[in-house]
Amino acid sequence: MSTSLDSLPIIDLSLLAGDGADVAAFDQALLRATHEVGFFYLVGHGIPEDVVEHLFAEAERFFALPEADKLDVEMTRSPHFRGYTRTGGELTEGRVDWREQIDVGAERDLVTGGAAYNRLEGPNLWPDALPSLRPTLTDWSQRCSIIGMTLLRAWARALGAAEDRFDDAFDRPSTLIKLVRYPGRDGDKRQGVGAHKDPGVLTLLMIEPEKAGLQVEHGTDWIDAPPVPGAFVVNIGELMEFVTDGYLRATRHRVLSPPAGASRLSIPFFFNPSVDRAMPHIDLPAELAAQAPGVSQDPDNVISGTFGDNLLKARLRAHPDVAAIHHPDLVG
Ligand SMILES: O=C(O)CCC(=O)C(=O)O
Ligand SMILES: [Fe+2]
Repeated sequence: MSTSLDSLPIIDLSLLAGDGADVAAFDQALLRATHEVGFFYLVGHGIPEDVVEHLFAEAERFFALPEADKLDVEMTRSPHFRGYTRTGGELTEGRVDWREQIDVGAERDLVTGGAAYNRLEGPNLWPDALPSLRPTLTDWSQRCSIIGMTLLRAWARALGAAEDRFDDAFDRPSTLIKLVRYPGRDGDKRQGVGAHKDPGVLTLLMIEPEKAGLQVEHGTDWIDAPPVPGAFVVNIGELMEFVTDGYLRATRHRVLSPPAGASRLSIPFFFNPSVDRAMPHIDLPAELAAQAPGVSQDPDNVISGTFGDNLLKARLRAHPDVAAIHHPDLVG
């Protein structure tokens, strides 16, 4: 499992349009990559190049807006953790991340009362100065959701479950897109984003062409994961590890800041269940169960099955300013 590896595996989604043998080959490659590494490149996903180019152009336009326009949609105005975070405004492992970003989640009505995680539901903050952002990100979210569901069905098959095993949990998915910009490093500070596991189920990441910086933990090494043209970098989060007793791995990753004066854009899409749902547990076939280490619970980062609980924990920790303004009762 911890044999050395120079780069992430590459998996071709278009195999799923082939015959039974192609589908089986895809499912096995997916299972192996996420058991051994937790990360892979996904090619053959069918999203046209010009759609991706348009998305990055939109991200560039957003970050180039006057600061006042970005601060109009600052996350501190949103109890639902939506909107803009300025560089240095976010923490990972208690240390400052050197990146600016806007978070856009599933557009929902407010829910008053009930479980604390209901506070994650609500409207996004859309910048008046860039009206094209909303249709662009809505389209991207729909495209990524289709790929996400396709991958979840393949995991279910490969893990020996019915292929619709995860469908119900995703009837009202919690999607989240981040547009992220990493400025060049400031002195000897290099934490673009600190080492972390994603708190949810599945992440589909697009990286600006030719921009290195992402690193993925493997055994005692950090593997560089530069962008492969047109490919997503895909990884699973803590909840997928949780429901497979650790057979599938949520892997720590980090981003090193680009050189001084340079910058790097990235666009992660997080695909997760409804806030009130848990991912169903998978009863692994015996030969897979024998290789499942169980879930190691970190006392500083306890994994709970219900998605909203897991996400709220991560959000309160990453955005202490939003927590202090809108959720003082939750952070004491
Ligand atoms: O920017 C990247 O390449 C990765 C970002 C990431 O890991 C995250 O936002 O969870
Ligand atoms: Fe991440």
